[in-house]
Formats: sequence, structure tokens, C-alpha cells
Amino acid sequence: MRTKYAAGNWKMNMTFEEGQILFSEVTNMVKDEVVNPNVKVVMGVPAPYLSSFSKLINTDKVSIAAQNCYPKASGAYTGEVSVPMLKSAGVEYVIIGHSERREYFNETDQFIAEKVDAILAEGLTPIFCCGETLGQREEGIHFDFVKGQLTNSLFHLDADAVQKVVIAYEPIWAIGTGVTASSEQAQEMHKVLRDHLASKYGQEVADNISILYGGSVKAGNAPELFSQPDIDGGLVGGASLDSRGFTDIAKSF
Ligand SMILES: O=C[C@H](O)COP(=O)(O)O
Repeated sequence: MRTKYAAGNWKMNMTFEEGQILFSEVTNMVKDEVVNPNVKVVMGVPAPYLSSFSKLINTDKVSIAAQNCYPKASGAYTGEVSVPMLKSAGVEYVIIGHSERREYFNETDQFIAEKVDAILAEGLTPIFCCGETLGQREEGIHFDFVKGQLTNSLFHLDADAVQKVVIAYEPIWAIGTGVTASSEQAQEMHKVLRDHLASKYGQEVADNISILYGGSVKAGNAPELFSQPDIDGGLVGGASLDSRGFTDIAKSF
């Protein structure tokens, strides 16, 4: 049985004090209310808060994630944060390849592949984001484009390693827009990606990999999305900033 995820990505939101309240509320609600033992709640918080907030976790149903990392372990890389640093701060998951980082910080598939390796080398879990633009979907090249992102950033891994990656499919046109991919559209892409993984690693390996959907997920649409056979949860942006709504998403499986 694949692990099901409600993963929040706070992005660049919340002051320390606001975040502390939100993080505590979510951990307490999840501890009391999420009863499905196969559900993992992950909160991707701003880097300066990781060490402090990881100490607020009071249940093994919750883990903390970084929103980025640098692939080198240490050295003269001013301003960057390495995976060993994140690990020492209590981080278990690292979001990488988010479309915002690809767009605003020119991150390439190759650079993201280096991050995957660095994260796995420390025993942490990458949440690898992929997804197409509206233009690519309208051109009909969306399946090949997203499959290519997986090929370029993940297919150097062996079968054992690739099963440690969580994939998040996020159509760029659905991020922060209020426009959600229909459950049929999302399921269709997730199935294409799982088949792509199966073509390289075999069906058994592909069936072990959690594939999340991201893009305007809310408590209202999560149950339908998460009921699709190849959708194993959500990577949630805006709706993860509300403790009640995010906890309800985690209860949607
Ligand atoms: O990482 C999260 C995604 O970018 C989705 O953001 P959103 O839920 O605000 O659309």
C-alpha cells in the first residue's frame, strides 16, 4: 500500500510567530483527528523556521519539509542551505523542482537531479515536482514534457532509490489560480507517469511510488482527487496556510 500524503508548501508566507501558531495547530489537529495510519502529513515551511518548528512535532503522523536545498554538502556557497544542514535541523522531506524555482531561479532538470542525489544520500525524501504549462497542454505535448522531466531528473536512479522519491505532479496553470485540474485530467497524467516509471523500472516498483497532485487543492475538492487510483495525495499551497482546511485535506482519504 502506497503512503498517502497531505503535503503543505507554505512558500514564502508567514512570519515566525504566525507560523508557530499555524504549525502547532496543524500538529495538534492531525494528532487528534487523522486516524488513517497510512496518511503522512508534511509541512514545508520557510528555511529559518525548520529547526524550531521541528521541535513542535508531537506525533509521528507529521513531518517537516524544506522547500529547497543546495546539492553540495558544504563549502563556499553563500546563502545556500545543504541537505546535511537540513537533516541536522530535523527535516525529513525536501521539496525540489517546484515550478516557481524552475521559473524564477532557472533551475534545470540536471540541477534538480543533483539535488535528488544529495537528498537521498542523506536518507531524506525528495518531493520531486513536475508539470506542464497551459501552452504545452494546449499544444498536446504535456504528457511527453512531464515524462521528460522524470526521465531527466530521476531515471539515473536505480530501482531501490527511485522508490524513495515522492513525485508531485503540478500543472502550472492550476497553481495558485483557483483552477484545479479535473480529477480525470489529474488521474490521466498520474497514470501516464506511473506507466512511464513502469516502463523503466517495472510495474512493481512503479506501484510503490507515491504520486501527489498539486494545484488549487482544497478541502472541497480533495476527496474526489484523492479517490482516483493513481493519486496518492496532494501538494498543497494556499490551502496549507489554514489549519482547519489543511487538516480536513489530510482527512480526505
Ligand atoms: O506547491 C504547491 C503548489 O504550488 C500548489 O499551490 P496552490 O495549492 O496554492 O495552487
